[in-house]
Amino acid sequence: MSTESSTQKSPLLADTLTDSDNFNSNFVIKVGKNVTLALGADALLIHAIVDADPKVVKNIQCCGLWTTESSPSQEIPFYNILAVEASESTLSIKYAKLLLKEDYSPSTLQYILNGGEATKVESWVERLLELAYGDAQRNKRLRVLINPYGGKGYATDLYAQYAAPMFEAAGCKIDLETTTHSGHAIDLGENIDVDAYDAVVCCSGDGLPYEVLNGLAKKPNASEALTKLAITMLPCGSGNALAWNLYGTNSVSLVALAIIKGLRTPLDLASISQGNTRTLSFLSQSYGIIAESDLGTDHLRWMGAARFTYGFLVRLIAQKTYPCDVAFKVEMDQKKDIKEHYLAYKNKKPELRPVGGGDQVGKGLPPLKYGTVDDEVPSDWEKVSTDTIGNLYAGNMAIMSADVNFFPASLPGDGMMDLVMIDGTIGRMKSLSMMTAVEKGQFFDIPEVEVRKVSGYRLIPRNQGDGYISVDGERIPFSPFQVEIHQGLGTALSKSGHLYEARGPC
Ligand SMILES: Nc1ncnc2c1ncn2[C@@H]1O[C@H](COP(=O)(O)OP(=O)(O)OP(=O)(O)O)[C@@H](O)[C@H]1O
Repeated sequence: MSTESSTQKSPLLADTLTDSDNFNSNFVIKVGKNVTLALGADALLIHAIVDADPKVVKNIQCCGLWTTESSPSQEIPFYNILAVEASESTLSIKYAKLLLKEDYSPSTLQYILNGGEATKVESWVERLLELAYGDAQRNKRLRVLINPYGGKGYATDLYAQYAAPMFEAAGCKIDLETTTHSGHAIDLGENIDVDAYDAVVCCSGDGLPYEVLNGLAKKPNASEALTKLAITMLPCGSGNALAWNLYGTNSVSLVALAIIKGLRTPLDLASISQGNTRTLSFLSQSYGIIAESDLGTDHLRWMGAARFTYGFLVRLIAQKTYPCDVAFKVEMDQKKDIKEHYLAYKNKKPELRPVGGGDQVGKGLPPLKYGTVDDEVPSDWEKVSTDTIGNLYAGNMAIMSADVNFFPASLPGDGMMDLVMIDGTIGRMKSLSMMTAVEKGQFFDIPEVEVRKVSGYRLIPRNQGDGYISVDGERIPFSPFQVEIHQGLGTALSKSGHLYEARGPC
């Protein structure tokens, strides 16, 4: 029996069938003369004797590709099933078929239905769809935004080749627009009809989702918009952190499949108050060596990804430090407690965001419970004044770019940011070894890595004329700012419904 390479089990229904169900006659139908289709534990089981009746299994052209079902028997993981339809005389099954390493493309199987099975077919089709989609919304309405200049400039082609055929096969409704200028997605977010779509799909890096979120935040009914519309991305930029965290891959077709099967997941968002502005952040804020290595090396773009490493090493060798005053509303500061919190959250059943949002209709952004950066620091915040910080990095997601799981304990909806502080005087060798520890998943436990879970913090740079502060990879002015988390204000489409696709801290 040939086996389609499995991407993932349908998450919430994988355990609803047992092996003994495999041959439960309720889940088996006969099609053509000699094909049986059974619903197994986590896959559609197809058993066919092709030679006996060459017309039973047909080759169908789908989205320009001819599928060839040369093998008489195969298994298709439920996760890969995109659509199933039965007419009076035919049954059609569309699924994501593995082409190359991580590239999938839709393919169709079509069978002739036997009159004798007619009564069974309708409920069999619905059962297969339930197993294929679990709690994921079917036929999502997607507002697709393409940044034609994202990453290396291939977003338009990547979408057309790897994502559009999958969305079409899965019966998603698509409304596509290409951005024409920087800031365009802010306007598109601000003016979107929140009842017309289920998700905004950015074919871009992390810059476009940041703009869309901040456009939605400008709406008078911002909370309603952010709970109704999920924000997600097809990885077409350089960093693509959102895709790594939600789907654990940089493959456009696999992400398209994960969006089709995506579970509506409450996502914490942070308000950044600076001067008299308030912006939303979904990913991270950084001050010190990380912000400088990223934003301060723009003139070295010709180096490609190496510019970050180069910028990092130059500053590391100089042992640069970044004086500042920091204050935090600490929720947890012991690594043991953070690990326990992570495990307890992981083991809980996900609470998915309902389609259509919930009870936020008409509501604007939540008020700032800790005030703005111009208010007094709340009396119960912990204060630290330091001249020697090398890196202050706050994460709302775990993975910052491929292989950089910097915040392993980060959770989408726990109402806390993970804040990491590392002293800049710990020594060059120690700093370098930390870089490799991130890749090996050993970073969290390094004693010199201070980790706190906070629900708010303030940072005031000191004794420097100018410098870099990064919010979601974008530069903001070099002046004091305050961050406050809003639990579950946003919505994402994730694979698990409550976790990032990152190795946890334990
Ligand atoms: N048509 C356009 N012309 C110029 N800039 C655009 C256009 N559309 C979007 N942008 C801008 O491109 C910026 C970067 O977008 P994006 O994150 O998609 O790509 P990227 O190349 O991966 O960037 P990054 O280096 O931030 O990862 C966004 O901030 C957005 O304002």
